[in-house]
Amino acid sequence: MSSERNIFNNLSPLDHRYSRGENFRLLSQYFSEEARFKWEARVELALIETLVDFGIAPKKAIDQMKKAVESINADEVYKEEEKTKHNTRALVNCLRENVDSEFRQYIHLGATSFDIVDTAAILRYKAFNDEVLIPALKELIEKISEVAYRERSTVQLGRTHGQAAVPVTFGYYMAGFVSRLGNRLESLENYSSELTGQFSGAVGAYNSLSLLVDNPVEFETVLLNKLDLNRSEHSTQIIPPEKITDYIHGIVSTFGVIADLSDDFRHLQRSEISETGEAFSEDQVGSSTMPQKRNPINFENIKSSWKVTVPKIITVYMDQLCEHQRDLTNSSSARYYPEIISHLFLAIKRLNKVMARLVLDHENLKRNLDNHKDMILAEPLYIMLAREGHPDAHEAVRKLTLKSEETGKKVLELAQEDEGLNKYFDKLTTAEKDILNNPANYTGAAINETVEIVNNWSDRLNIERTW
Ligand SMILES: O=C(O)C[C@H](Nc1ncnc2c1ncn2[C@@H]1O[C@H](COP(=O)(O)O)[C@@H](O)[C@H]1O)C(=O)O
Repeated sequence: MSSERNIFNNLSPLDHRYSRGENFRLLSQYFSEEARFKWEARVELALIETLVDFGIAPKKAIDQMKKAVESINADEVYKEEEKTKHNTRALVNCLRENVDSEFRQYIHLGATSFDIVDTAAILRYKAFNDEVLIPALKELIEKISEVAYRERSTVQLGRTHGQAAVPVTFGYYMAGFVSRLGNRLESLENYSSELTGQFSGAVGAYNSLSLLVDNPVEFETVLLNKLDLNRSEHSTQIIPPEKITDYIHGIVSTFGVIADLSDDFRHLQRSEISETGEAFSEDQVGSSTMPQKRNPINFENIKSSWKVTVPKIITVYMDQLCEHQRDLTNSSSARYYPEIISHLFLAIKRLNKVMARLVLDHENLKRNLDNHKDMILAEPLYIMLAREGHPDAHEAVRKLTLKSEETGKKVLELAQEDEGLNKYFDKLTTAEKDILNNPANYTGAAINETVEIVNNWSDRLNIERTW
């Protein structure tokens, strides 16, 4: 992403449309070209510090290098790359320019470009994950948990195959997303904690370091410790790509849950269903031609950006192939990984806002359930009859539903008139009769399980309960 100065000249909508203001500022700290060089320079600094630890460089080199790292800027590195045609060497040359001549020899000593580039990329992904993405996801889980708890007893028509099924509660429905996102959040934490760095030279066999120190693996360990990273058990010129592939899978599968929720809410905002909706502001316009329209624009945007993001994981899988000890065909493609992460982050932030102002239409929820009330008692009726000994209750009730469709009489009325069923009816409890008279009572364990699930995840994720 480029700087905010000429934002409307940028080519990607990620810059000029979707990550304005605070979000742009946050993403830029980790994923702008300027940030990329800063993080790479930070790894170069860790190298100098380690060379000092091992008695190779003088201590003064550290302060010199710190100043050089501070002064790095992308323009300068790009200008230098015009000469070198090699971006890491361009960065090294810029750092060298900014230290006194007697310290220049230590910069990048023993390193290959991707000891710096790959390790810095892992650092950025981990830092963004821990400092920005996980807190935003936690906030979303908190917001959905609030809705789940508040609406734990709000009965909603459950739908399978787009058809009326049996009731659920809106809270329990939401608790499903709490559980799925909680699970993804823990996976992202795990995948991120598994990411490793490297400092092992041009073919990964520590050839260059072995000319500088007795134990190159110890050197690598000390260097990476300074960056809070573990070493990779084996590397070529690049870090083995599987762990970043797992992490990006974590990103894309988290996005899948968010897209699934958004798509469902888009349907729930359909004119015919109209059970939930995005809050509409006073001056907001739904359609440029139909003044009455209230469109689910945020849910649609999230689904759309999910569609842009999912195919990008194919590139990540393709980057697993790297010829012998390395080729450069993963270099350009890996520059797009931050877009995958950024899209998820922006979708989470957008959904956070929508969830905080989600509108539920309780009347429509009831109306939609009532419209199907008569037929949805078929399942509880057949199970009660079978439990009490009816030999073929499913078929008996199926026939009643057909008769109901033909005659317009209610299924329950037909069942009560059926002499063959009387003896089973007598055995039902009051609560069961209540279910047959009003299937809104047929919500199983939904209410208790909603509370269990939201409490479980607020404990597990250390979310302060506001409900
Ligand atoms: O430590 C080394 O550099 C070892 C060297 N391999 C390289 N490792 C890392 N970067 C290299 C390498 N080769 C080129 N370049 C430079 O990478 C830049 C690629 O630009 P882009 O395709 O836009 O991602 C672009 O600036 C390229 O010049 C080797 O020969 O094995």
